[in-house]
Amino acid sequence: MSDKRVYSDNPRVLAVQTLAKIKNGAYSNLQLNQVIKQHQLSEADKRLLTTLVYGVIQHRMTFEYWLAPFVGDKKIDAWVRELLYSAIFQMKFLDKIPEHAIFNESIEVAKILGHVGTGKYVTAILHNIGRQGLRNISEIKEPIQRLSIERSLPIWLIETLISQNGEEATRAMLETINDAPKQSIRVNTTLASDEEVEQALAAEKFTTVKSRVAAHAYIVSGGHVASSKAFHDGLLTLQDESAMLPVESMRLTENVKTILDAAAAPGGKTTQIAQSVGENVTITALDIHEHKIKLIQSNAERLHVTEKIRTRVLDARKVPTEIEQKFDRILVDAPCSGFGLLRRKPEIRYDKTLTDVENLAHLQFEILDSVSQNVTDNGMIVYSTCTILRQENDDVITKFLLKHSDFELVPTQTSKNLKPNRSEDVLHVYPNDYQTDGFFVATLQKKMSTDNV
Ligand SMILES: C[S@@+](CC[C@H](N)C(=O)[O-])C[C@H]1O[C@@H](n2cnc3c(N)ncnc32)[C@H](O)[C@@H]1O
Repeated sequence: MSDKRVYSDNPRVLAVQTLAKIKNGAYSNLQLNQVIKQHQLSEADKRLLTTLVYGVIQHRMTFEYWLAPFVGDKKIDAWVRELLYSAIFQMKFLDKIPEHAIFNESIEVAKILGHVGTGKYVTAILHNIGRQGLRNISEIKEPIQRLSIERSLPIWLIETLISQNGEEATRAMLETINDAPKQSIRVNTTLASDEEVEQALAAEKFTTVKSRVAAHAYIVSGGHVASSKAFHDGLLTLQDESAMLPVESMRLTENVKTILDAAAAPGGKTTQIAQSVGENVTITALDIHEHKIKLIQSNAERLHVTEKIRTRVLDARKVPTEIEQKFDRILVDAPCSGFGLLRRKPEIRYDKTLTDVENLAHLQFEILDSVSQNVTDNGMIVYSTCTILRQENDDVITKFLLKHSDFELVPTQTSKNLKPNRSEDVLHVYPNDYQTDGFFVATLQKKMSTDNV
Protein backbone atom coordinates (compact mmCIF):
# COMPACT_ATOMS: atom_id res chain seq x y z
CA MET A 1 0.00 0.00 0.00
CA SER A 2 1.10 3.56 -0.57
CA ASP A 3 3.06 4.90 2.43
CA LYS A 4 1.12 8.13 2.19
CA ARG A 5 -1.81 8.37 4.62
CA VAL A 6 -4.40 9.85 2.31
CA TYR A 7 -7.98 10.69 3.28
CA SER A 8 -10.08 11.14 0.21
CA ASP A 9 -13.75 10.77 -0.73
CA ASN A 10 -12.77 10.18 -4.37
CA PRO A 11 -14.33 6.76 -5.20
CA ARG A 12 -11.40 5.83 -7.48
CA VAL A 13 -8.88 6.52 -4.70
CA LEU A 14 -11.03 4.57 -2.26
CA ALA A 15 -11.31 1.67 -4.74
CA VAL A 16 -7.52 1.40 -5.06
CA GLN A 17 -7.02 1.59 -1.28
CA THR A 18 -9.76 -1.01 -0.71
CA LEU A 19 -8.38 -3.35 -3.37
CA ALA A 20 -4.89 -3.19 -1.86
CA LYS A 21 -6.31 -4.15 1.55
CA ILE A 22 -8.31 -7.03 0.07
CA LYS A 23 -5.18 -8.24 -1.75
CA ASN A 24 -3.58 -8.24 1.71
CA GLY A 25 -6.24 -10.57 3.10
CA ALA A 26 -9.26 -8.39 4.02
CA TYR A 27 -12.75 -9.66 3.02
CA SER A 28 -14.24 -7.70 0.11
CA ASN A 29 -17.75 -7.29 1.53
CA LEU A 30 -16.58 -6.27 5.04
CA GLN A 31 -13.91 -3.92 3.72
CA LEU A 32 -16.32 -2.25 1.30
CA ASN A 33 -19.02 -1.83 3.95
CA GLN A 34 -16.49 -0.23 6.29
CA VAL A 35 -15.26 2.22 3.63
CA ILE A 36 -18.82 3.14 2.65
CA LYS A 37 -19.67 3.78 6.32
CA GLN A 38 -16.58 5.91 6.95
CA HIS A 39 -17.02 8.21 3.93
CA GLN A 40 -19.73 10.59 2.81
CA LEU A 41 -20.42 9.24 -0.66
CA SER A 42 -23.28 9.90 -3.05
CA GLU A 43 -25.26 6.85 -4.26
CA ALA A 44 -23.50 7.17 -7.66
CA ASP A 45 -20.05 7.18 -6.00
CA LYS A 46 -20.96 4.17 -3.83
CA ARG A 47 -22.02 2.34 -6.99
CA LEU A 48 -18.78 3.25 -8.81
CA LEU A 49 -16.62 2.21 -5.82
CA THR A 50 -18.43 -1.14 -5.50
CA THR A 51 -18.30 -1.79 -9.26
CA LEU A 52 -14.56 -1.05 -9.43
CA VAL A 53 -13.68 -3.21 -6.42
CA TYR A 54 -15.74 -6.24 -7.47
CA GLY A 55 -14.81 -5.82 -11.15
CA VAL A 56 -11.07 -5.91 -10.45
CA ILE A 57 -11.29 -8.89 -8.10
CA GLN A 58 -13.51 -10.83 -10.50
CA HIS A 59 -11.19 -10.32 -13.47
CA ARG A 60 -7.82 -10.21 -11.66
CA MET A 61 -6.20 -13.08 -13.58
CA THR A 62 -7.33 -11.65 -16.93
CA PHE A 63 -5.86 -8.28 -15.98
CA GLU A 64 -2.57 -9.88 -14.86
CA TYR A 65 -2.35 -11.53 -18.27
CA TRP A 66 -3.12 -8.28 -20.08
CA LEU A 67 -0.77 -6.10 -18.03
CA ALA A 68 2.24 -8.45 -17.97
CA PRO A 69 3.79 -7.38 -21.33
CA PHE A 70 3.61 -3.69 -20.35
CA VAL A 71 5.16 -4.07 -16.90
CA GLY A 72 7.73 -6.76 -17.70
CA ASP A 73 10.00 -7.65 -14.76
CA LYS A 74 9.75 -4.22 -13.12
CA LYS A 75 8.71 -4.43 -9.46
CA ILE A 76 5.79 -2.12 -8.83
CA ASP A 77 3.90 -1.32 -5.62
CA ALA A 78 0.81 -3.44 -5.05
CA TRP A 79 -1.49 -0.39 -5.04
CA VAL A 80 -0.10 0.81 -8.42
CA ARG A 81 -0.96 -2.60 -9.84
CA GLU A 82 -4.53 -2.31 -8.43
CA LEU A 83 -4.78 1.17 -9.98
CA LEU A 84 -3.73 -0.13 -13.41
CA TYR A 85 -6.18 -3.04 -13.12
CA SER A 86 -9.01 -0.67 -12.25
CA ALA A 87 -8.11 1.49 -15.29
CA ILE A 88 -8.16 -1.62 -17.54
CA PHE A 89 -11.45 -2.70 -15.97
CA GLN A 90 -13.02 0.64 -16.83
CA MET A 91 -11.67 0.52 -20.40
CA LYS A 92 -12.91 -3.01 -21.09
CA PHE A 93 -16.10 -3.29 -19.04
CA LEU A 94 -17.58 0.18 -18.41
CA ASP A 95 -18.60 1.61 -21.78
CA LYS A 96 -20.00 4.86 -20.36
CA ILE A 97 -16.59 6.27 -19.32
CA PRO A 98 -14.50 7.62 -22.26
CA GLU A 99 -10.88 6.43 -22.46
CA HIS A 100 -9.33 9.90 -22.00
CA ALA A 101 -11.37 10.36 -18.79
CA ILE A 102 -10.18 6.98 -17.47
CA PHE A 103 -6.55 7.93 -18.22
CA ASN A 104 -6.85 11.37 -16.60
CA GLU A 105 -8.62 10.11 -13.49
CA SER A 106 -6.16 7.21 -13.04
CA ILE A 107 -3.14 9.50 -13.40
CA GLU A 108 -4.72 11.83 -10.84
CA VAL A 109 -5.16 8.90 -8.39
CA ALA A 110 -1.50 7.93 -8.96
CA LYS A 111 -0.43 11.45 -7.97
CA ILE A 112 -2.72 11.55 -4.91
CA LEU A 113 -1.58 8.17 -3.56
CA GLY A 114 2.01 8.32 -4.81
CA HIS A 115 4.13 11.14 -6.23
CA VAL A 116 4.89 12.83 -9.54
CA GLY A 117 7.08 9.88 -10.60
CA THR A 118 4.23 7.40 -10.04
CA GLY A 119 1.98 9.67 -12.08
CA LYS A 120 4.48 9.57 -14.97
CA TYR A 121 4.85 5.78 -14.76
CA VAL A 122 1.07 5.22 -14.82
CA THR A 123 0.73 7.71 -17.71
CA ALA A 124 3.36 5.82 -19.74
CA ILE A 125 1.76 2.40 -19.14
CA LEU A 126 -1.75 3.61 -19.95
CA HIS A 127 -0.61 5.37 -23.14
CA ASN A 128 1.24 2.22 -24.23
CA ILE A 129 -1.92 0.18 -23.62
CA GLY A 130 -3.92 2.80 -25.58
CA ARG A 131 -1.50 2.58 -28.53
CA GLN A 132 -0.79 -1.17 -28.66
CA GLY A 133 -4.06 -2.58 -27.32
CA LEU A 134 -4.37 -5.61 -25.02
CA ARG A 135 -3.36 -9.08 -26.19
CA ASN A 136 -6.04 -11.52 -27.26
CA ILE A 137 -6.86 -14.33 -24.83
CA SER A 138 -7.66 -16.62 -27.77
CA GLU A 139 -3.87 -16.76 -28.37
CA ILE A 140 -3.64 -19.14 -25.39
CA LYS A 141 -3.62 -22.58 -27.02
CA GLU A 142 -4.35 -24.85 -24.04
CA PRO A 143 -8.18 -24.80 -23.56
CA ILE A 144 -8.31 -25.08 -19.73
CA GLN A 145 -5.59 -22.47 -19.32
CA ARG A 146 -7.49 -20.20 -21.74
CA LEU A 147 -10.72 -20.66 -19.77
CA SER A 148 -8.81 -19.99 -16.55
CA ILE A 149 -7.49 -16.63 -17.84
CA GLU A 150 -10.78 -15.75 -19.55
CA ARG A 151 -12.93 -16.36 -16.44
CA SER A 152 -10.19 -15.59 -13.89
CA LEU A 153 -10.48 -18.91 -12.07
CA PRO A 154 -7.70 -21.22 -10.87
CA ILE A 155 -7.05 -24.26 -13.03
CA TRP A 156 -7.69 -26.73 -10.17
CA LEU A 157 -11.21 -25.33 -9.73
CA ILE A 158 -12.05 -25.57 -13.44
CA GLU A 159 -10.67 -29.12 -13.63
CA THR A 160 -12.66 -30.15 -10.54
CA LEU A 161 -15.88 -28.66 -11.93
CA ILE A 162 -15.34 -30.36 -15.30
CA SER A 163 -14.67 -33.74 -13.67
CA GLN A 164 -17.90 -33.37 -11.66
CA ASN A 165 -20.25 -31.78 -14.19
CA GLY A 166 -18.74 -32.30 -17.65
CA GLU A 167 -17.22 -29.63 -19.88
CA GLU A 168 -20.39 -28.23 -21.41
CA ALA A 169 -22.19 -27.71 -18.08
CA THR A 170 -19.04 -26.19 -16.54
CA ARG A 171 -18.59 -23.75 -19.42
CA ALA A 172 -22.26 -22.72 -19.11
CA MET A 173 -21.81 -22.24 -15.34
CA LEU A 174 -18.65 -20.17 -15.75
CA GLU A 175 -20.27 -18.01 -18.44
CA THR A 176 -22.22 -16.10 -15.76
CA ILE A 177 -19.85 -16.45 -12.81
CA ASN A 178 -18.58 -12.88 -13.07
CA ASP A 179 -22.00 -11.25 -13.51
CA ALA A 180 -23.03 -8.68 -10.90
CA PRO A 181 -24.95 -10.34 -8.03
CA LYS A 182 -28.59 -9.42 -7.62
CA GLN A 183 -29.91 -7.80 -4.46
CA SER A 184 -32.69 -9.92 -3.03
CA ILE A 185 -34.80 -9.63 0.09
CA ARG A 186 -37.04 -11.82 2.20
CA VAL A 187 -40.24 -10.33 3.57
CA ASN A 188 -40.48 -10.57 7.36
CA THR A 189 -43.93 -12.14 7.39
CA THR A 190 -44.26 -11.66 11.15
CA LEU A 191 -44.51 -7.90 10.60
CA ALA A 192 -45.75 -7.39 7.04
CA SER A 193 -47.31 -9.03 4.01
CA ASP A 194 -45.56 -9.29 0.64
CA GLU A 195 -47.80 -6.53 -0.74
CA GLU A 196 -47.06 -4.19 2.18
CA VAL A 197 -43.31 -4.59 1.64
CA GLU A 198 -43.72 -4.05 -2.11
CA GLN A 199 -45.59 -0.81 -1.36
CA ALA A 200 -43.11 0.33 1.29
CA LEU A 201 -40.19 -0.17 -1.09
CA ALA A 202 -42.03 1.49 -4.00
CA ALA A 203 -42.65 4.51 -1.75
CA GLU A 204 -38.87 4.72 -1.25
CA LYS A 205 -38.35 4.53 -5.07
CA PHE A 206 -37.06 0.94 -5.19
CA THR A 207 -38.14 -1.43 -7.96
CA THR A 208 -39.17 -4.95 -6.93
CA VAL A 209 -39.60 -8.14 -8.94
CA LYS A 210 -41.12 -11.22 -7.33
CA SER A 211 -38.70 -14.14 -7.01
CA ARG A 212 -39.29 -17.28 -9.06
CA VAL A 213 -36.99 -19.22 -6.69
CA ALA A 214 -38.33 -18.68 -3.17
CA ALA A 215 -41.51 -17.59 -1.39
CA HIS A 216 -41.83 -14.09 0.14
CA ALA A 217 -38.76 -13.02 -1.81
CA TYR A 218 -38.08 -10.12 -4.19
CA ILE A 219 -35.23 -8.93 -6.35
CA VAL A 220 -34.74 -5.26 -5.60
CA SER A 221 -32.99 -2.55 -7.61
CA GLY A 222 -32.66 1.22 -7.32
CA GLY A 223 -30.28 1.55 -4.36
CA HIS A 224 -28.98 -0.17 -1.23
CA VAL A 225 -31.99 -1.75 0.50
CA ALA A 226 -30.03 -1.95 3.76
CA SER A 227 -30.26 1.88 3.92
CA SER A 228 -34.06 1.84 3.48
CA LYS A 229 -36.64 2.64 6.15
CA ALA A 230 -38.37 -0.68 5.43
CA PHE A 231 -35.11 -2.47 6.36
CA HIS A 232 -34.63 -0.43 9.55
CA ASP A 233 -38.26 -1.07 10.54
CA GLY A 234 -37.58 -4.82 10.25
CA LEU A 235 -40.09 -5.41 7.44
CA LEU A 236 -37.51 -7.30 5.42
CA THR A 237 -34.05 -8.76 5.46
CA LEU A 238 -31.35 -9.19 2.84
CA GLN A 239 -30.91 -12.80 1.78
CA ASP A 240 -30.04 -14.49 -1.48
CA GLU A 241 -32.99 -16.31 -3.05
CA SER A 242 -31.23 -19.68 -3.01
CA ALA A 243 -30.19 -19.20 0.64
CA MET A 244 -33.91 -19.30 1.48
CA LEU A 245 -34.29 -22.86 0.15
CA PRO A 246 -32.85 -24.89 3.08
CA VAL A 247 -35.49 -23.53 5.49
CA GLU A 248 -38.22 -23.98 2.87
CA SER A 249 -37.29 -27.65 2.71
CA MET A 250 -37.48 -28.21 6.50
CA ARG A 251 -41.20 -29.18 6.32
CA LEU A 252 -42.10 -26.99 9.29
CA THR A 253 -45.55 -28.44 9.94
CA GLU A 254 -47.59 -27.79 13.10
CA ASN A 255 -46.20 -30.97 14.71
CA VAL A 256 -42.70 -29.52 14.73
CA LYS A 257 -42.01 -28.04 18.17
CA THR A 258 -38.23 -28.16 18.67
CA ILE A 259 -35.63 -26.99 16.21
CA LEU A 260 -31.84 -26.82 16.30
CA ASP A 261 -29.94 -24.51 13.96
CA ALA A 262 -26.46 -25.98 14.39
CA ALA A 263 -24.36 -23.36 12.54
CA ALA A 264 -26.56 -20.33 12.75
CA ALA A 265 -24.67 -17.03 12.55
CA PRO A 266 -25.45 -14.41 11.34
CA GLY A 267 -28.97 -15.77 11.66
CA GLY A 268 -30.37 -15.43 8.13
CA LYS A 269 -31.92 -18.87 8.31
CA THR A 270 -32.68 -18.82 12.07
CA THR A 271 -34.89 -15.77 11.59
CA GLN A 272 -36.46 -17.36 8.51
CA ILE A 273 -37.32 -20.43 10.61
CA ALA A 274 -38.71 -18.15 13.34
CA GLN A 275 -41.08 -16.42 10.94
CA SER A 276 -42.21 -19.79 9.54
CA VAL A 277 -43.30 -21.43 12.84
CA GLY A 278 -45.97 -20.85 15.49
CA GLU A 279 -45.61 -19.12 18.89
CA ASN A 280 -44.93 -22.28 20.92
CA VAL A 281 -41.88 -23.40 18.93
CA THR A 282 -38.35 -22.89 20.24
CA ILE A 283 -35.27 -22.63 18.06
CA THR A 284 -31.86 -23.31 19.59
CA ALA A 285 -29.30 -21.43 17.50
CA LEU A 286 -25.64 -22.39 17.89
CA ASP A 287 -22.44 -20.96 16.55
CA ILE A 288 -18.86 -21.71 17.47
CA HIS A 289 -17.92 -18.00 17.54
CA GLU A 290 -19.12 -15.81 20.39
CA HIS A 291 -18.88 -12.57 18.38
CA LYS A 292 -21.09 -14.08 15.68
CA ILE A 293 -23.79 -15.04 18.19
CA LYS A 294 -24.34 -11.30 18.68
CA LEU A 295 -25.16 -11.00 14.98
CA ILE A 296 -27.95 -13.58 15.35
CA GLN A 297 -29.32 -11.64 18.31
CA SER A 298 -29.26 -8.26 16.57
CA ASN A 299 -30.89 -9.70 13.44
CA ALA A 300 -33.58 -11.34 15.58
CA GLU A 301 -34.18 -8.04 17.41
CA ARG A 302 -34.50 -6.03 14.20
CA LEU A 303 -36.96 -8.58 12.83
CA HIS A 304 -38.88 -8.89 16.15
CA VAL A 305 -38.47 -12.67 16.48
CA THR A 306 -36.33 -12.88 19.64
CA GLU A 307 -39.04 -14.72 21.64
CA LYS A 308 -38.60 -17.96 19.70
CA ILE A 309 -34.79 -18.02 19.56
CA ARG A 310 -32.31 -19.21 22.22
CA THR A 311 -28.71 -18.62 21.20
CA ARG A 312 -25.70 -20.49 22.53
CA VAL A 313 -21.98 -20.50 21.78
CA LEU A 314 -21.16 -24.13 21.05
CA ASP A 315 -19.16 -26.25 18.67
CA ALA A 316 -21.88 -28.28 16.94
CA ARG A 317 -19.65 -31.35 17.22
CA LYS A 318 -20.27 -31.23 20.97
CA VAL A 319 -24.08 -31.27 20.68
CA PRO A 320 -24.57 -34.89 21.87
CA THR A 321 -22.44 -34.37 24.97
CA GLU A 322 -23.68 -30.84 25.81
CA ILE A 323 -27.37 -31.00 24.89
CA GLU A 324 -29.65 -33.80 26.05
CA GLN A 325 -32.71 -32.62 24.19
CA LYS A 326 -33.83 -34.20 20.92
CA PHE A 327 -35.09 -32.01 18.09
CA ASP A 328 -37.84 -32.49 15.51
CA ARG A 329 -35.78 -30.61 12.96
CA ILE A 330 -32.07 -29.83 12.73
CA LEU A 331 -30.60 -27.46 10.20
CA VAL A 332 -26.91 -27.90 9.40
CA ASP A 333 -26.12 -24.92 7.17
CA ALA A 334 -22.52 -25.97 7.25
CA PRO A 335 -19.36 -23.87 7.18
CA CYS A 336 -18.13 -24.35 3.59
CA SER A 337 -15.72 -23.10 0.95
CA GLY A 338 -18.41 -20.79 -0.48
CA PHE A 339 -17.75 -21.48 -4.17
CA GLY A 340 -21.45 -20.90 -4.84
CA LEU A 341 -20.91 -17.26 -3.83
CA LEU A 342 -18.28 -16.37 -6.41
CA ARG A 343 -20.31 -13.39 -7.64
CA ARG A 344 -20.71 -11.97 -4.15
CA LYS A 345 -17.31 -12.88 -2.68
CA PRO A 346 -15.11 -13.04 -5.78
CA GLU A 347 -11.81 -13.33 -3.87
CA ILE A 348 -12.75 -16.84 -2.63
CA ARG A 349 -11.38 -18.26 -5.89
CA TYR A 350 -7.86 -17.04 -5.10
CA ASP A 351 -7.89 -17.82 -1.36
CA LYS A 352 -9.37 -21.31 -1.05
CA THR A 353 -7.53 -24.46 -2.12
CA LEU A 354 -8.47 -28.08 -2.71
CA THR A 355 -6.94 -28.89 0.69
CA ASP A 356 -9.33 -26.37 2.31
CA VAL A 357 -12.22 -28.09 0.54
CA GLU A 358 -11.11 -31.50 1.86
CA ASN A 359 -10.66 -30.17 5.41
CA LEU A 360 -14.09 -28.56 5.30
CA ALA A 361 -15.68 -31.79 4.05
CA HIS A 362 -14.23 -33.52 7.10
CA LEU A 363 -15.65 -30.86 9.46
CA GLN A 364 -19.04 -30.99 7.72
CA PHE A 365 -19.23 -34.75 8.16
CA GLU A 366 -18.26 -34.46 11.84
CA ILE A 367 -20.99 -31.88 12.49
CA LEU A 368 -23.63 -33.92 10.68
CA ASP A 369 -22.52 -37.13 12.38
CA SER A 370 -22.68 -35.50 15.85
CA VAL A 371 -26.01 -33.70 15.61
CA SER A 372 -27.70 -36.77 14.13
CA GLN A 373 -27.71 -38.26 17.66
CA ASN A 374 -30.14 -35.52 18.73
CA VAL A 375 -32.92 -36.08 16.18
CA THR A 376 -36.32 -37.45 17.21
CA ASP A 377 -37.71 -40.52 15.47
CA ASN A 378 -39.16 -39.41 12.11
CA GLY A 379 -37.38 -36.10 12.67
CA MET A 380 -35.32 -34.52 9.92
CA ILE A 381 -31.95 -32.96 9.30
CA VAL A 382 -31.59 -30.48 6.46
CA TYR A 383 -27.97 -30.22 5.35
CA SER A 384 -27.03 -27.27 3.16
CA THR A 385 -23.98 -25.49 1.82
CA CYS A 386 -23.33 -22.51 -0.43
CA THR A 387 -20.77 -24.37 -2.46
CA ILE A 388 -20.98 -26.17 -5.79
CA LEU A 389 -18.26 -28.77 -5.12
CA ARG A 390 -19.35 -32.38 -4.64
CA GLN A 391 -16.72 -33.08 -1.96
CA GLU A 392 -18.66 -30.85 0.45
CA ASN A 393 -22.11 -31.82 -0.82
CA ASP A 394 -23.06 -35.22 -2.25
CA ASP A 395 -19.92 -36.91 -0.88
CA VAL A 396 -20.67 -35.79 2.71
CA ILE A 397 -24.22 -37.15 2.43
CA THR A 398 -23.06 -40.46 0.93
CA LYS A 399 -20.53 -40.91 3.74
CA PHE A 400 -23.18 -40.05 6.35
CA LEU A 401 -25.71 -42.53 4.94
CA LEU A 402 -23.09 -45.28 4.84
CA LYS A 403 -22.54 -44.84 8.58
CA HIS A 404 -26.17 -44.16 9.55
CA SER A 405 -28.56 -46.79 8.27
CA ASP A 406 -31.13 -45.28 10.69
CA PHE A 407 -31.45 -42.29 8.32
CA GLU A 408 -32.75 -42.07 4.76
CA LEU A 409 -32.51 -39.41 2.11
CA VAL A 410 -35.91 -37.95 1.20
CA PRO A 411 -36.66 -35.53 -1.66
CA THR A 412 -35.76 -31.92 -0.96
CA GLN A 413 -38.94 -29.90 -1.50
CA THR A 414 -39.17 -26.17 -2.04
CA SER A 415 -42.17 -23.84 -2.20
CA LYS A 416 -41.74 -23.16 -5.93
CA ASN A 417 -41.04 -26.83 -6.70
CA LEU A 418 -37.63 -26.14 -8.26
CA LYS A 419 -36.21 -28.67 -10.73
CA PRO A 420 -39.27 -30.97 -10.48
CA ASN A 421 -37.94 -33.44 -13.06
CA ARG A 422 -34.54 -34.00 -11.49
CA SER A 423 -33.47 -37.60 -10.97
CA GLU A 424 -31.96 -37.13 -7.50
CA ASP A 425 -33.43 -36.38 -4.06
CA VAL A 426 -30.88 -33.68 -3.22
CA LEU A 427 -31.17 -30.23 -4.77
CA HIS A 428 -28.25 -28.59 -6.54
CA VAL A 429 -28.75 -24.96 -7.51
CA TYR A 430 -25.96 -23.69 -9.75
CA PRO A 431 -25.35 -19.96 -10.19
CA ASN A 432 -26.47 -20.09 -13.83
CA ASP A 433 -29.76 -21.94 -13.08
CA TYR A 434 -31.66 -18.92 -11.74
CA GLN A 435 -28.92 -16.24 -11.53
CA THR A 436 -28.66 -16.75 -7.76
CA ASP A 437 -25.89 -17.97 -5.47
CA GLY A 438 -25.07 -21.66 -5.87
CA PHE A 439 -26.54 -23.87 -3.13
CA PHE A 440 -26.89 -27.51 -2.16
CA VAL A 441 -29.70 -28.90 -0.01
CA ALA A 442 -30.18 -32.48 1.21
CA THR A 443 -33.01 -33.68 3.47
CA LEU A 444 -32.36 -36.63 5.77
CA GLN A 445 -35.11 -38.32 7.76
CA LYS A 446 -34.54 -40.44 10.84
CA LYS A 447 -36.36 -43.74 10.54
CA MET A 448 -38.77 -44.77 13.30
CA SER A 449 -36.74 -46.82 15.77
CA THR A 450 -37.93 -50.44 15.93
CA ASP A 451 -38.61 -50.07 19.69
CA ASN A 452 -41.35 -47.56 18.87
CA VAL A 453 -42.98 -49.44 15.99
C1 LIG B 1 -22.65 -20.90 6.34
S1 LIG B 1 -22.44 -20.09 7.83
C2 LIG B 1 -24.07 -20.12 8.49
C3 LIG B 1 -24.99 -19.10 7.91
C4 LIG B 1 -26.31 -19.02 8.64
N1 LIG B 1 -26.96 -20.30 8.71
C5 LIG B 1 -27.24 -18.01 7.99
O1 LIG B 1 -28.11 -18.39 7.22
O2 LIG B 1 -27.11 -16.82 8.30
C6 LIG B 1 -21.65 -21.25 8.83
C7 LIG B 1 -21.49 -20.85 10.28
O3 LIG B 1 -20.94 -21.97 10.96
C8 LIG B 1 -20.16 -21.51 12.02
N2 LIG B 1 -19.31 -22.66 12.45
C9 LIG B 1 -18.13 -23.08 11.96
N3 LIG B 1 -17.72 -24.19 12.59
C10 LIG B 1 -18.69 -24.50 13.49
C11 LIG B 1 -18.85 -25.54 14.44
N4 LIG B 1 -17.94 -26.50 14.59
N5 LIG B 1 -19.95 -25.51 15.22
C12 LIG B 1 -20.89 -24.54 15.09
N6 LIG B 1 -20.78 -23.53 14.20
C13 LIG B 1 -19.71 -23.52 13.41
C14 LIG B 1 -19.44 -20.32 11.43
O4 LIG B 1 -19.01 -19.45 12.46
C15 LIG B 1 -20.52 -19.71 10.53
O5 LIG B 1 -21.18 -18.68 11.20
